[in-house]
Amino acid sequence: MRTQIVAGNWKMNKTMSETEVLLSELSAKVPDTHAQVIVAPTFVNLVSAKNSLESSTIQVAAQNMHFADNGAFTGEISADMLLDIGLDTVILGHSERRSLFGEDDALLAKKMNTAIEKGMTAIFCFGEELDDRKSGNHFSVVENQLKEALFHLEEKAWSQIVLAYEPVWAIGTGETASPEQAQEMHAFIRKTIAEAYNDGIANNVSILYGGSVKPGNAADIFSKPDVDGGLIGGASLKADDFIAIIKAI
Ligand SMILES: O=C(CO)COP(=O)(O)O
Repeated sequence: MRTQIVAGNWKMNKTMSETEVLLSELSAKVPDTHAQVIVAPTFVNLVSAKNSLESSTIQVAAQNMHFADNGAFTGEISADMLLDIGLDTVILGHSERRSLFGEDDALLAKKMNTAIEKGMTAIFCFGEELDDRKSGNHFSVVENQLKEALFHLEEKAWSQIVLAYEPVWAIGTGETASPEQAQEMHAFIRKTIAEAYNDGIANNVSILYGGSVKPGNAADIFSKPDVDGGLIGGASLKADDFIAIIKAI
């Protein structure tokens, strides 16, 4: 049985006091669930988030990190810095990092290497843009992203990888992939991994869907056999919505 995960990517939202409020609401209301619940506040709030969730089942992740151990990389954060504050999970390759900050799969391959070497869990995001889907290239785009960023990794690295398929056209747009579109792509992803590695790895990796997941559509999306949870943006910023999505898994 694969791990089911509901993760909230808070992006560049919430000050420290707003973070405290949301986290205390979430810890008070989080339901008993078989799923792993994760929140990813902004860097400056990771320590306080970690402290305030000490006795909660909710885990904390970072939204990004650099591949180098340390050095002259102004504005960046290293794996050791995250590990040192007790964080071992990081989101890598989010489409906003790719489109707004120029991250490509070659760079992400390096970040993945670091995450794996350091014993961290990486939530690796990828997905096609609207033009790719319109032109019918979405499967090959996704296959290339996986190949270039991940398929150099050893088999054993896959126990530290969570995949998050996030079609760019569905992120923050209110337009979500249909449950059928999500299932079709997740099954394709699993097949691609089985071909590159083996069935065991393909069947054990959790594949989350991200892109306009809301309380109203979460249950349908999560009901699909190859969808193991969600990476939630906007709807993770409101306690009631995020809780409703957790209950839908
Ligand atoms: O980018 C996302 C999660 O990483 C999805 O964002 P939305 O849920 O706001 O569409």
